[in-house]
Order: sequence, then structure tokens, then C-alpha cells
Amino acid sequence: MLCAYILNTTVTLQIWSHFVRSKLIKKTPNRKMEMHRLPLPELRDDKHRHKQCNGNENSNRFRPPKYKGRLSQGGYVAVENNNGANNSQSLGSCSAHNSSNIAHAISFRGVEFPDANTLPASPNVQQDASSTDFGDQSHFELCFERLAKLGEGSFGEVFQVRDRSDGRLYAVKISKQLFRGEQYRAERLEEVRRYEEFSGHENCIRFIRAWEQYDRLYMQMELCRESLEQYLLRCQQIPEERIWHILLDLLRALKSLHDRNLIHLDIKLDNVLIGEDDETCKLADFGLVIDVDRANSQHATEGDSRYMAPEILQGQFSKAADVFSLGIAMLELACYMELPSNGPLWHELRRGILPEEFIDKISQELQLVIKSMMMPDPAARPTTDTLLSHPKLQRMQENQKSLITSRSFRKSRRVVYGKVCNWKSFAYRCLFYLLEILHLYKPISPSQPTITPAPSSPTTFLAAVPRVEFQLVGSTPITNRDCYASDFLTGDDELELSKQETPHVINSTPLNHNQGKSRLDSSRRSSLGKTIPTLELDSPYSNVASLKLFETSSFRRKKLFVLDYDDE
Ligand SMILES: Nc1ncnc2c1ncn2[C@@H]1O[C@H](COP(=O)(O)OP(=O)(O)OP(=O)(O)O)[C@@H](O)[C@H]1O
Ligand SMILES: [Mg+2]
Repeated sequence: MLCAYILNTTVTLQIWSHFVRSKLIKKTPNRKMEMHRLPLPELRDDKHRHKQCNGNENSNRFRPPKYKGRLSQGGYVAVENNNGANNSQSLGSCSAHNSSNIAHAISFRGVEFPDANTLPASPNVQQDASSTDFGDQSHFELCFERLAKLGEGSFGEVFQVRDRSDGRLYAVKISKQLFRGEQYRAERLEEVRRYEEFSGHENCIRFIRAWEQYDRLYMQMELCRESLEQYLLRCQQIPEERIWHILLDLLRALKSLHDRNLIHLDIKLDNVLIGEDDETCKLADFGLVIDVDRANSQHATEGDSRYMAPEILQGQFSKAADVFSLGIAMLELACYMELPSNGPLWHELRRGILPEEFIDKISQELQLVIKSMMMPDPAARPTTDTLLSHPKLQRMQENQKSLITSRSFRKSRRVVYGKVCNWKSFAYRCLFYLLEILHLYKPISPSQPTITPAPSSPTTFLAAVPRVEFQLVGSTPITNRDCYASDFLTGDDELELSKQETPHVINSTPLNHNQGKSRLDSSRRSSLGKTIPTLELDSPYSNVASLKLFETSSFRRKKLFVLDYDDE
């Protein structure tokens, strides 16, 4: 009996001591104990990670610590999203301790660019701010609609997206690998610093913002048409004048890097993008950019072997290496030549032997420039400044300058004229107002428009129909921008096309300026055009026009509603 009592008391005491110990440990965690736990295996799959973080508070222990505020040595600002609702967007299913699940803005721009240090609230969050359960949706998924994949490199995947807040199109690069550790993360974040640094340059990609979430880096930037690689594959034969322009753009971009003692180390056709204007070339992918001095003292990463300068094999990193890469890229572009990544031809190209069957296709002037850029000895290669002072490139720069001057002159003339017109109309209005007060002028009261029966002549018909303003969406086929629905429609409700019983399509202003015709050749028209069945073209002028719906081939894929005129 006594034994049973003692045993019972011991067990109870043990349970109590265990309970008290576990409570104490929870309040004051034993750091040593935590540190001696075996590390968790790194999980690559996001889904697995999320499941784990649901059930395990310590799942974030072996992730790199998150920096809050500015680092001492020229560090970055990693700011938690200021929007309260946004902060909780990914906490719906994960522990609040998991800071990598919260989207952090990344910026090196400092306090003078407050926008860069905060993430905009996602439209979904604004809609339902009371709710904290946003599921597993990341900031990217909440704020952007993913439209297409634009490309992929060794570090990231790039998507064409639509920003839900402003409806505009952008490119977002998402790092392919999860941050493996603080060193790897710091390397990836360096790209943000460089993108921000060169964002204002005409020949570098315009950068919007960056953030990190779920141990990945996201970079939002301007959307470009295509890379030079894609452009070359599409065009194959690029006119030499265009090659010179591309060279000029890239030399300018490279000069701005070299002036800051930085080297790109990854110049190649894939990393040059063509801007929205379809002309300007922009340098992208600043992932390997490094300070020249640091490159030789520390480990710098070499880029694509097809474009690599020979001295990189000996670990010599210099500005001349970038000049070599640009030279060989120009050779590829001008001669439509596939560059080897190794083998005898690789070595020949680096000994200054350029295959004649390719190089003979281009002018002596361009040949000399490319050969000088590809000199085996880095010290013998021209600098970006020397290259920019080449007579041909000088002439081109002067032409561009005078073009810009005349363009800005025309623009300012338009602005001044607009302002004068505004003042004129303001003065007239004042005058009429004064005359009205003095009873010297009486404004005519608007009368109800009367719709006359069917016209006997086109001119009387046109005068009778009230003019409803109608703006054609999209690009160029018809240059007179303002067309009027009443020019080609009749009926009770001019704007509802489907309700039109027998609409009249008449020979109106757009036809007189028959610009749409030259844009699309007839074969393309017949394949793209879809006549709208509800429109019967029984007007006296229907022999000249029909209404068609086109889909443009522009990369923005806007649906355009254009008028097309059939002659037959
Ligand atoms: N802003 C953009 N607009 C359109 N396409 C883009 C844009 N940025 C990148 N791309 C496309 O995505 C591809 C990969 O992008 P990027 O070169 O930045 O990735 P990466 O992983 O760093 O590449 P790399 O293997 O060269 O290091 C580019 O070659 C280009 O085709
Ligand atoms: Mg790249």
C-alpha cells in the first residue's frame, strides 16, 4: 500500500516537474539546445516548405536572417511591407514568426526614393482588407497577372505580367533557386543594386522595384520587345547600318559601367534587349557585375563561355574583357554566325583569326572595329571612349543630337502654341461673358436635333444625323484619330452595333484618307478579318466599305476595332 502510494507520488512529481520545465523552456528558450539540433534538410519544393512551416515553428531557423533597416557598409534597405493587410497576406496559412513569407521590398536607393522602399498594396487586399486569410498567394500572385514566359537564364525566369494596380505590362524576373544562404542571397541582391544604379540610363533597362518572399528574389522592370538573340533569329540578315546603331547603344551603356569602374562580365546577345520603340538597345542582366578591383582580388564569376575573353581563363578580369565580349557579339550579329562554346574554333577566334567566309560579308570599316575589339592582348583592345570616338560613330552621335534638338524644338513649339490657344479661348470666353452681362449678346439656346427622313443626297444625309464622337482604339491604320459613329451609322442607338437593323456604312472621312489599306496586305487581311454578320452593308456607298474585326500581331496583343475598306 505504502509502496503504491510512494510510486504514485513519484509519478505525479515527475509529471509536474516535466510540465514546469517545459513551461520554463518555452518562456526562456535554451539557445544552446536549439543550436545543437540537427539542421533540417533544405527543401526545394515550395509546397513542402509551406506544409512544414504550418506544423513547425522552427522551420525558419536555418534560413538567412532578415536584415531590418540600413546596413552599415553601404548596405540595403529591406523593408517590410508597410501595408498592414499586405503584411498578413501570406500569414494566412503560415506561422507569424516566418519572416521570409512576408514580402520585403529591396532597395539600395536610400530614403530619397521612398517608393522603392515600400511595396504597393495589392488590389485584392484593398478589396477585402478585413480578411487576413490570403491563402498561400504571394505578393507576386496578388499584384500581377502572369501573361507569358519571356525567357529563362541560369539565374532566373522572366515573365510578362500585367500589374493589377495600373493595368500596365511589365517584366518580372524571379530567381530560380531559393536563397541557399546569406552569401548567395547577398549576391542575388547585388543585381538589384546595379539595376537601380543604371536604371536612368537610356541604354539600360528601366527598373521599377524588387522584393523578396519565400526565399526568392523578384525584380519588376520595363517590358522589352525581345532580346537581340531573338531579333537575330527572326531577321537573320541585319543591315549594317543597324549593326552600327546597336554597337553605339551598347558602347554607351558599357561606358557608363566602365566609368564607374564596374565590369559587366556577361555581355551577350541574350542580355541585350530591344526597347518598346523597337529601336533602342538596352543592356540587361546585371547579375555578374563587379567592381574591377574586387573582381581580381576576390572570386568573380565568368559569364557565357561563347563570349568569354581569353584572359578570363587566367583569372584576369578587366574592362577589356567586356570589350572583347561586345566585339564577338557584334561578329555574331553581323555575320549570323553561331559562336562555339569550346573547341578549335573557340581558340582561333581568341587568337584573332576570324573565319573569312563570315567576315567577308561585312564592310572593311566594321571588320576593323570588330577585329580591334577582339585582339588577343587585352591591353591592345580599344576602350569604350576610343571606340565612341570612331569617325562613323561620331557622325551618328552628331546626327542623333541634331535630331533630338529638332524634336525637342518641335515639341516645345507645340506646347507654346497649345498655351497660346488656351489663352485665346479664355480671352474670347471672358469677352462673351462681359457682352452677356451688358446684354449686348445673347447665347443661342441648344435646340433638339431633329432626324430627317432618308436623305436624297449624301450631303443632306450627313448634315441631318447627330454626330456622336467615336474614338478608334489602337494604332495606325487610320490617321485621322477622331471619327464619328454617325458618319457610318444610322438608327436609334448609334453606339450599339449589334442592335442596328440595317446600318448604313457610308463613304466618310476615314475613306478619303484611306490609310488602313497600306498597313495590311490583302492576304493578311483575308486571314485576319472577320466581317461582323449583324452589319448589312446596304448603304448607297457600301461598295467601298465593310466593318471588320482584326487582331493585331503586336506583342501587346490588343484587340483593335478598325475599319477596313474593300475595293472589290
Ligand atoms: N525586361 C525584359 N523584357 C523582356 N524580356 C526580358 C526582360 N528581361 C529578361 N528578358 C528575357 O529573359 C531572358 C533571361 O533574363 P536574364 O538574362 O535577366 O536572366 P539570367 O538568369 O540572369 O540569365 P543568364 O543566364 O544570362 O545569367 C533574357 O535573355 C530575355 O530574353
Ligand atoms: Mg541573361
